[in-house]
Amino acid sequence: MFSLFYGLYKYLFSKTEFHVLILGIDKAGKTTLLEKLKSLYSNLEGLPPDRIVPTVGLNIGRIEASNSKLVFWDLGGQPGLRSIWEKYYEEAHAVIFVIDAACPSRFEDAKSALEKVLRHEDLQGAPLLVLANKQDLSEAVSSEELARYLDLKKLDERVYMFEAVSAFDGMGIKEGVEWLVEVMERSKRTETLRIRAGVNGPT
Ligand SMILES: Nc1nc2c(ncn2[C@@H]2O[C@H](COP(=O)(O)OP(=O)(O)OP(=O)(O)O)[C@@H](O)[C@H]2O)c(=O)[nH]1
Ligand SMILES: [Mg+2]
Repeated sequence: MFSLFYGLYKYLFSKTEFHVLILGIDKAGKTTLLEKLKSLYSNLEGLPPDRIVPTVGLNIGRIEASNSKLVFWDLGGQPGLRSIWEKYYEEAHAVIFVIDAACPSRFEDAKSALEKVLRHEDLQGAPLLVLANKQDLSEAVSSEELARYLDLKKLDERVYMFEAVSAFDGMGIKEGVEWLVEVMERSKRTETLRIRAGVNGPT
C-alpha cells in the first residue's frame, strides 16, 4: 500500500530525472563532451581533455538544466564495447549520438553504428540529438553536411536534430541540451517511462 501511494506521490510531484545516453564510435569526443557539460552546468571543473582516456566502463554525469535534472550515461565506443550499449536502452529517455565531424574516413562506421541504434526496439520513440563535434577544427563539416552524408532512412517518426558543437570550447552544447530537455518533456516515451517507474515503486 505504501508503495502504491509513494508511486503516486512520485508520479505527481517529483521533478523528472531524464536519463540521456551518450553514444558514438570511439574517439568521437563523448567523454570530452560529458566533462564539458559538467563544467558548463555546475561549479565543478570537468576533467581537462588531456586527462581523458578511452572509456571502457561507464561514466556518469549529473546536471540541472532548464529546471530539469539530467543524468548522462557515457559509454565506450570501441567496436568490442558497442554490444554493451543496448543494456542501457530501456531506461533512456533520449540519445545523444556524437560524431567526429573532422574525420570523414570514419563517417561510414558512425553511420552504421547509428543505424543499428535506431533499429533497436528498446529505443522506440527516444528523441535523438546528433552532434557534429570538433567544430574548432577547420576541416570539420557542418551539421547540414553531416546530415546529408548520413542520409538516415530510419528517422521517419523520430524527433531529432543535428547540431554543430565543439566539446573543446563548448560551442553549440547549451543549444543542444535546451532542445533535448524541451522534447523530452513532451515526449510520449517520457510518459511511458514515468508510468513504469510509478507502477514499480521506489527502487
Ligand atoms: N579538436 C577537438 N578534439 C576533441 C574534441 N572532443 C574530443 N576531442 C579529442 O578527441 C579524442 C577522443 O576524445 P574522447 O572524449 O576520449 O572520445 P570518446 O568518444 O569518449 O572515445 P571512447 O571513450 O573511446 O569511445 C581526444 O583526443 C580528445 O581530446 C573537440 O571538440 N575538438
Ligand atoms: Mg569516452
